[in-house]
Amino acid sequence: MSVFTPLARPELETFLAPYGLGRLLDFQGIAAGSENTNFFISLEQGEFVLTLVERGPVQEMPFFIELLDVLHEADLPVPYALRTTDGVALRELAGKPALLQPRLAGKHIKEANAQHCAQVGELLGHLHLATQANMIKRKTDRGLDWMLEEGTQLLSHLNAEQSDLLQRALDEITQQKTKILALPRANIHADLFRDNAMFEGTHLTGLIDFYNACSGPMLYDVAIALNDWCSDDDGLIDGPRARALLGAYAALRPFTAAEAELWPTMLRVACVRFWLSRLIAAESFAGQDVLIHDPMEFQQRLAQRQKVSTPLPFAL
Ligand SMILES: Nc1ncnc2c1ncn2[C@@H]1O[C@H](COP(=O)(O)OP(=O)(O)OP(=O)(O)O)[C@@H](O)[C@H]1O
Ligand SMILES: N[C@@H](CCO)C(=O)O
Repeated sequence: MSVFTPLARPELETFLAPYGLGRLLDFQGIAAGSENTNFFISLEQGEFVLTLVERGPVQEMPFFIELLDVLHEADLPVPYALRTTDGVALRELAGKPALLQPRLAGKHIKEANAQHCAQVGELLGHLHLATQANMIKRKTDRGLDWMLEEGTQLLSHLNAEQSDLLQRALDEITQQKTKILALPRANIHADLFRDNAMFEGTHLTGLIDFYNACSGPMLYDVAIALNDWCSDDDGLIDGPRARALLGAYAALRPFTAAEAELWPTMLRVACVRFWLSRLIAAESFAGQDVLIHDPMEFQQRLAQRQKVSTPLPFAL
């Protein structure tokens, strides 16, 4: 399970006291998740999630706190950092940046249908619209330059078929980088997979895990989401699910012609991002009790995205 930093009850009680939310009733490490340490926390006044941020520099934390405040104030269903009675949101526990957030209702779904995908597209559209005009700047640490650098280093670890596929995608990123960076931007979630959305029945109740959020091309966020929500077991795009997600999104924010042109490229870029991070995680955490997502899934999707038969509905 991915509890990188275990905690003992006394240190947790000391940490939680300044929130004024009553006594600690129970706490439990969360096995799901692969990047941060999370605990479900039951206090007398409700249910919460404590996150110890394991990746990235501490100076990035005010960005996440501010972004979640903006989205919460825009009435989007997201967690946000609770303040202590002295008004402090960013705390430290066991030497890690620590945030206490409300626990959102619902659970993750494994099998997405068109109805789920439409709600994801709609919520992603709202997220972008809520931040487009007043984007809070944060450069991702897993952007195009990271892909080019890490991808080039990993080529020698791959077999011939894999390295051909990756090299081709890296060449495309090099060629299209300027155009990609010129696409319309906003704050983006950048990791909107099924395990970062909560549903109650068929109703989308929340988005979590904003620790990859940044400022960036909105189309990249759409491609990341579509690659997870709308892929079949062979890595092919499922037409009805993809059209549901794209249609609901475009009804709020119509795509531009430049986005339509770069759509097939963007789907491949979004595959490269997660193929690489999964390969790196698989090497770094091999043999440890940490959740590792299968890198092959994105190799397969990238191979399938060489031909894209679901165009972006920019004329909707
Ligand atoms: N605010 C919340 N409300 C309810 N459940 C939550 C909340 N935050 C986290 N969780 C639970 O904890 C799990 C892990 O959280 P999260 O996805 O943030 O971890 P992570 O290590 O950053 O994961 P990932 O592998 O997606 O990067 C989630 O799958 C969810 O079940
Ligand atoms: N959603 C990512 C893990 C967290 O970034 C993946 O499935 O590889």
